[in-house]
Amino acid sequence: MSATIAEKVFSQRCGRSVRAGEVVMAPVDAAMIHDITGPLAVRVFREMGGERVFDPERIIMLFDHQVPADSIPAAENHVFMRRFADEQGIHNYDLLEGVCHQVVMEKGRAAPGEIIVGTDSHTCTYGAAGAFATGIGSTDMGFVLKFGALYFRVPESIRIEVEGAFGRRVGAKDLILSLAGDIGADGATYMALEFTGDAMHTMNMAGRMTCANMAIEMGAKAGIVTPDAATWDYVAARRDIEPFDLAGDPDAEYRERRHYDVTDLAPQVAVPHNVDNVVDVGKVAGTKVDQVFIGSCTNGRYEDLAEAAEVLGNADRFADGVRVIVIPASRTEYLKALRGGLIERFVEAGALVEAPCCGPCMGGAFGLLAPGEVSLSTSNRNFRGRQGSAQASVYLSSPATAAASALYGEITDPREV
Ligand SMILES: CC(C)[C@H](C(=O)O)[C@@H](O)C(=O)O
Ligand code: SF4
Repeated sequence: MSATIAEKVFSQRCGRSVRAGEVVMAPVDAAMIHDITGPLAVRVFREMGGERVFDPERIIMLFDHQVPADSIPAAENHVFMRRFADEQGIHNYDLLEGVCHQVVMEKGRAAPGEIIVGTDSHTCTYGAAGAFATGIGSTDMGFVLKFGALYFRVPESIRIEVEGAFGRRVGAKDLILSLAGDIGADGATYMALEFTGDAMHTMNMAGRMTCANMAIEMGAKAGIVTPDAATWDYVAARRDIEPFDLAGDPDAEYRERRHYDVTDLAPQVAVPHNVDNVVDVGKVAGTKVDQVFIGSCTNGRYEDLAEAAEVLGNADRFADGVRVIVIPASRTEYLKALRGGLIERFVEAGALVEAPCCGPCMGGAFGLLAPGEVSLSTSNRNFRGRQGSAQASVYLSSPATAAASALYGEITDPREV
């Protein structure tokens, strides 16, 4: 029977044919908990009478939102989670590896056809590896830690076919911002986005992670990129696995089918104060910026930093008066950037390069904005107060647009640099 990827994943994991709309109890292949939402999940696990977690090998623990501990409560959370990891035999990446969604992918903890949950809304990022990955609440995670399974309503899917070739200094972030503007912040609520088409299959894994990461910004439960050779190469380089076919059937029942051609796509910018308030960069060019943040689970990979460095070119310095914060998404990506000379390049140009963490992304640690200030950020959310003062403004863009804007101190089309 024809089926979407989401229906195929749940049918395989439940051992019977299931359709969108059915509520099923499905096994969980991996569960991610981090420093902010993990402690409550552990407490719920204990309240449920949990003594031993379902499988310590399938639990991924790390700290990334408030690291190094930026308050005594944050430090207490870290101690609490370390003790739980020791007690349960869970491998804890601690604060050494970086942002959860980058670490899960680069450590090979996500693979096609798996069901992965995490106590973070951007867990959908692992859809780039062909997994059905979704964020859940800490209470549900307490149940998962104990039972290794969870109730899901199998989501309907929106099939998104993307074709064409990106223009110069236009890429995955511009595509996903364009989709957010098109579909709307609640246009895919509780659905799965299923990405396919030539432009997706010529996109590198970094770009696919950027797209999957922001599925939640349209309300989607998951954002799955149809696995192909690039997917299997990426996963097989990180774990033993045998490839298999996993794709939505063209005649499966989709809630919607959308078709995009990126050939003439301009760099996109999400304008305060909503992620779906998206315009071509030309509409906001010239807007003065006080801070530019290049990083986050959306755009903190080596490829993202390289995209920014390419725009920076041989320029001596970023514009006076602009604070540029660059944060590689993980230790691995940091080392790649270091060895590739990118870190030195950013520091020479006047950037603050920080250790891998979430940083200014959610205004939880450092790099906060004062009232009236303007930030251009390569992250994924820009609601009021997201990066500090509720009277500050956050624009979202690609690394290329961020770098161009940091050079001129105002939002700038990277194609004009
Ligand atoms: C802190 C965490 C619960 C939150 C999320 O789930 O998305 C954060 O990562 C964010 O980006 O706002
Ligand atoms: S980098 Fe930002 S979006 Fe990603 S997990 Fe951290 S706070 Fe959330």
